[in-house]
Amino acid sequence: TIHQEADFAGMHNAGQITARILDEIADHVFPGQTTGEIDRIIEAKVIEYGTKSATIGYKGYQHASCISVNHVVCHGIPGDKKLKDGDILNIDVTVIADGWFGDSSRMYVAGKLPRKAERLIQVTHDALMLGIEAVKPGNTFGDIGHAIQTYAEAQRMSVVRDFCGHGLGRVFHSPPNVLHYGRPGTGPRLEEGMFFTIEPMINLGRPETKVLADDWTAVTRDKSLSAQFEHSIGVTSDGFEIFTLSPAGKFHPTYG
Ligand SMILES: CCc1ccsc1-c1ccc(O)c(O)c1
Ligand SMILES: [Mn+2]
Ligand SMILES: [Mn+2]
Ligand SMILES: [Mn+2]
Repeated sequence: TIHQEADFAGMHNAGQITARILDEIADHVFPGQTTGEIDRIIEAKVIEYGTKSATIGYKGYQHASCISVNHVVCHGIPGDKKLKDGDILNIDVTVIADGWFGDSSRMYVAGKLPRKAERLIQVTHDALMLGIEAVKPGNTFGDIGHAIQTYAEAQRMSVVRDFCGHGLGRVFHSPPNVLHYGRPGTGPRLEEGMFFTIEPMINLGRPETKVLADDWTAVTRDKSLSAQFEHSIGVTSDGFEIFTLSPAGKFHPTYG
């Protein structure tokens, strides 16, 4: 879908509510806290801010967030699992505001951030931002994937291939699939008015994942740590707009 100028305001509003929830949840991440309690707080905020959860009821999923801890790559189900000191976790939230979807995720740490995890989180964040910097009309989706893949692999980390970003707007998921690897100049061309997410998952070890018996939780096959960041983006006449940027600049754990 190619959106119009006025649609950017709708996406910005939805994205900023998601960003605010992700800013505010940081204070609720600590050793001994359960992921189910974090999700309950998120769900209350989604309602408090006059929005709807995109994930509750989506394909049978029943939570307002996905919370993916350590070697969980994505789609971690909130539950009674207590966080322990040094756990890293991705919290992924999508709200619907006036029909527009704001989809974003960030990394958080319970207690003290282990050094190995600090590098993984920094590289994953920077890989997302490099992918975003490739967004402008005339570039292709392969340019986005190539920027992410070359940087992450230069840092001797790996890019998960089994999950990708997606078009969004007044729907949660639409074409194209936004791959986090690729060759420059290949894939569909970027056009002004396109809205999509970029949500790279980067592993300290091998790229391969598998889904657990709960049919949701994706983990690294080699049990290595995995991190992810996600933004919802719009293609503008000369570049991009990030709809889900934190107004407080609190996008990853070292910002406290
Ligand atoms: C829990 C929502 C869900 C269910 C099947 S895929 C999925 C999901 C989770 C996070 C996302 O960023 C996304 O685009 C989709
Ligand atoms: Mn998401
Ligand atoms: Mn997404
Ligand atoms: Mn993880």
